Amino acid sequence: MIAFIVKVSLVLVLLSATYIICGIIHRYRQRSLSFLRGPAKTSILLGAEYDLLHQEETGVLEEKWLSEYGTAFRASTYYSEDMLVVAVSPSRCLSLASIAMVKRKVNYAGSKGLAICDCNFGESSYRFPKPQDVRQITTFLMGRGILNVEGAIHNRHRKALNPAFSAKQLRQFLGLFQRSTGRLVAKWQQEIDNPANERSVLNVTAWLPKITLDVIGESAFNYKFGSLDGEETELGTIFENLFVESRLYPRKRQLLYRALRRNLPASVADFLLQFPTKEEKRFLGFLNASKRVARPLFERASNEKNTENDVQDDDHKDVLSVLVRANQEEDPRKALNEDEVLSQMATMILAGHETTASTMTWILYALTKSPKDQERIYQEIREMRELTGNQEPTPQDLDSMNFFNAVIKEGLRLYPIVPNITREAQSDDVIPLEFPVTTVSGDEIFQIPVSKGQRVMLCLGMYNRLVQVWGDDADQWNPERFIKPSKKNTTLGVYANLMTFSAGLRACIGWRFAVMELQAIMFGLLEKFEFCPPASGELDEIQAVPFGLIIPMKRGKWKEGKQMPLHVKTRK
Ligand code: HEM
Repeated sequence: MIAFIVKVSLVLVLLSATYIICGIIHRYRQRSLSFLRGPAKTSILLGAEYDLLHQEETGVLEEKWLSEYGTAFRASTYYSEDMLVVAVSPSRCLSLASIAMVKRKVNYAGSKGLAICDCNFGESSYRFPKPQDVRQITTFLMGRGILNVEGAIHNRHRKALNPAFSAKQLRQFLGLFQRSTGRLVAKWQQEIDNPANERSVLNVTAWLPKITLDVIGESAFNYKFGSLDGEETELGTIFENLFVESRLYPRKRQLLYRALRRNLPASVADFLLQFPTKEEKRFLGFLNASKRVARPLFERASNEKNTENDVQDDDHKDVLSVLVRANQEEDPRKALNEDEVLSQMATMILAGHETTASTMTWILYALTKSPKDQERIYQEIREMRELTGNQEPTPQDLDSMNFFNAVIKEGLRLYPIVPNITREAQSDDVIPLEFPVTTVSGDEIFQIPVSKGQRVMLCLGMYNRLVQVWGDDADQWNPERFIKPSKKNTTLGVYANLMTFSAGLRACIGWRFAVMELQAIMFGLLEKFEFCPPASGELDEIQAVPFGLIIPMKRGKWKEGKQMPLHVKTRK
């Protein structure tokens, strides 16, 4: 027993010493950000990153800091380190992506001298990868799939998967989206007609992930979750509340342990993965279950492919088919190994289901609060129905509905489900800013030099609400802004000048899928139902809770889980 205690103590002392030495080296190498303004440290151990996770409502602190310090500022992270927070607004940087490596000398008070500049932050190269601790936690959850790999490996994954997300391929899924919406409409009608539900109030945020889970399972992997029909699958069960239980207001010691792994050499940090947190164990459980489900699907599809020589590759470009093809590829620059293939299933389920469902929840919330806009969409839907008769609308029909699409864009703008993403500089670099910020000494600067390893938080949500880009009513719901042409100062992202799907090489691969899914499901729901606030006033209690994703919950009642109670009436 004594020997064991001695061994454990020795390991702890060694780890602490390694951490302190690595921390000192890391900080010595870091260019100071002290020339930037930013919120004062609230704690030596926790800092602003912890405050962001523990604020009552997502975005409140970010907006406060944005108004005080501008579009880029310094904020503390765990163990008193500094991170750079940027509202991603460098359209100059993105449009200059082709002029890579603009070298310039930049000197700021407090900085350590020479800065090598490049203007392609996240756009045309892998210069700002995900930090070690971020990759570690998401690897527990999704394995070695596209979300967790960097550089050439990411490029290989992205090339293999791209064909499954082309506009042409996605058009083939519209029928599935519409059929699934029909089933959801029937379920909601049953709920409304149920005498036990006198108030006809539905918690729509509990329902919408069911349809998006069914849709991603069937369209990507030909797998039926049966979630709308209440079927219980191992994966569906593990997934339920996977995040609410483990990610909401995480404990200090868990965050500190995770942050400890940030600056350690990869080998030591990897060794510590043998001691996962409770949350990480739960994530691993999900990953293993998803691989168990994916393996037979993948094996069956591989066998079918081997016996189906006469079918053109063009006919099969859903996710499963492109993965099978990549696995059978002989060129190592294109091939995906079995573990990489199986990891994509967990990745697609996680990245492609709750995101769209939550976005839809918030759009329905906004429309409930804005009955005039809901009525205008309904009129647009009726006009479309007059044209299509009994036929379901085509992708072109859906795209042609001006106000309907403006509402979807406005929903994506105000409710960016992934509000922040974190990166670190791979080498000394300079981040250009679209809008200048004022330094501590009162100078106006257009770019920020960072040194290798600098942690940077990109606030996608903050960009979506910049007054400089969206006008004085940037924080208000106003779909009209997407109809009246106005001169924007930036051209960013993959859709509607929004950062909601991020930008560049690592932008959301599923954005077209998400937009078409939103169009199809919202069309079906808004045609059949009218959404009103429940008489009890419950809607006023709803908050966007910080959670990695933006999740609706009732103020002070987080134990009740996700909540979006809407009074749903059948349209006559
Ligand atoms: C409204 C819905 C969605 C939103 C707001 C959204 C947002 C995002 C964002 C912000 C990223 C970048 C994350 C980062 O770099 O850390 C991302 C990446 C990704 N998304 Fe989405 N997403 C949505 C729907 C989907 C769907 C439907 C799918 C799949 C069918 C999907 C698959 C992915 C994948 C695989 C990545 C990783 C891409 C890469 O690293 O190359 N997403 N998404």
